Amino acid sequence: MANQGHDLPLYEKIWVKRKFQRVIDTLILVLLLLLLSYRLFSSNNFTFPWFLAFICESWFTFTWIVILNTKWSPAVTITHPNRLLLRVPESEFPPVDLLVTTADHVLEPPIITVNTVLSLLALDYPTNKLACYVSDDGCSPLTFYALMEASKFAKFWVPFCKKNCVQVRAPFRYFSDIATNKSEDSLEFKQEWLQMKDMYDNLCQKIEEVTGKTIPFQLDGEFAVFSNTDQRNHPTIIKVILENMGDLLDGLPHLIYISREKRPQYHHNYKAGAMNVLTRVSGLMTNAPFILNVDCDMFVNNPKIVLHALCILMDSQRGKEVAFVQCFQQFYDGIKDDPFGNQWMITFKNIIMGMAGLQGPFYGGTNAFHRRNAIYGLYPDEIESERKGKLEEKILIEKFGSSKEFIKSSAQALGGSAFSANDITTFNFIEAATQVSNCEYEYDTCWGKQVRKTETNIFFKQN
Ligand SMILES: O=c1ccn([C@@H]2O[C@H](COP(=O)(O)OP(=O)(O)O[C@H]3O[C@H](CO)[C@@H](O)[C@H](O)[C@H]3O)[C@@H](O)[C@H]2O)c(=O)[nH]1
Ligand SMILES: [Mn+2]
Repeated sequence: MANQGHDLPLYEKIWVKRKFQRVIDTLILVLLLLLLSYRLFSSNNFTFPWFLAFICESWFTFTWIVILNTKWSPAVTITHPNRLLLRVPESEFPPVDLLVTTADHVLEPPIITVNTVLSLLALDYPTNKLACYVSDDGCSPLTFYALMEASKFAKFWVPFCKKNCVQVRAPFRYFSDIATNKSEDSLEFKQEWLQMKDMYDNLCQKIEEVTGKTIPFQLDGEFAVFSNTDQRNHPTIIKVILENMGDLLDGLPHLIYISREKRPQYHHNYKAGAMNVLTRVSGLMTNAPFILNVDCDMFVNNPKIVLHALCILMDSQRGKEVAFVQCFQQFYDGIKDDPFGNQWMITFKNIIMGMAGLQGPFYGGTNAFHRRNAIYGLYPDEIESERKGKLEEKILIEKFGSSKEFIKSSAQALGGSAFSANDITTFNFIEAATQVSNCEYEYDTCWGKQVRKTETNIFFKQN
């Protein structure tokens, strides 16, 4: 029994049948070619309008050929987390860093970010292997305050979700779904549910209260670092909100707040800049081999998502060729039957599934698990052979910048030993992390050029 499932693949590509659509698509192509030949051979009147029409139709035919190729063999990827659980003991699961970006506490209210973070902290994965890093480009004490309050709520919310196998672990979605409290639920559950709802309402109220005030609270104590700061002009602020002390399995993951340095004379490169800083800071503290990236207005709707992604990334045969695993984005509160196509279903069915049948769809900018060493510029065929050449200190400094601690951690990540956590302590972490978050850190390095450029195969994974 123990060996059951050991020979079965961790993921499979299922080809979607579309014979009928193929016939229709080919028919359209034939009609387009007929139209072009008609234009060319049955007209003696080569005027400017004729030429214009011919150019447009040729271009359309060309794009149709490209689309036809993309759509030809669509596929979906099915993962088997149960097989992974049989094969890899929980203690050997790799660490995963969870990166969240937020930029403006007015446009992206802190309660939204809080929900994203709570859904990540409550993932079904050993908590001592998870670390959540929040980048705040708004440098907002409100966001920091909201996260501090959320961390207190998480101590109750996370065990509640795990105990009751809650599916959607962003509280605002969970509590807005009236079906969650059903008549057949036990009395004990109902009481817990009510208690939890009270606590969540309380959290919302606290955050709303400070958000509504012109001067929300005194900038002293933990908040003193936010005094005299401006969104576009401030030093780096890093705060460890939660620390999983002593590698507690049933504790909470690390939660770290980062507001990278901003100065008017340096361009901050929006989300890309924030992601670069998050990659470096997480590299210093936890250096997980896999990185999940989500925007602050998203939440995880499948608590086992890490296991699903690992099925692909840890597959013994093809896993190493995969630079990232991406989940299709779904949008909540959509209109019935989606008349305006906001759910992107047509793009999904026609283009994205088609690309999944080829090498895989392009990176959509979010909802993806990246291999850290792919972000650091390592190609799969270099993993064994050429890696050594890339580990010379001089090359590493040119590529990753001057931080000694970060060089050490990136060498570990590139050297394949990233499964062991970095030996940096919280004590020296802040100093090193501040250095790699400064706005001139990337100058004359490969950040934004070779580093963070992802290549190789990508796969689509359906929830
Ligand atoms: O200076 C900035 C600007 C944006 N962001 C964050 O980047 C994310 C995406 O920005 P948003 O303005 O929400 O863009 P969208 O068009 O909604 O985002 C989609 O398109 C982007 C690429 O254009 C991707 O990066 C996103 O992941 C994808 O969701 C959000 O979390 C922002 O908080 C920053 O951290 N710093
Ligand atoms: Mn957005």
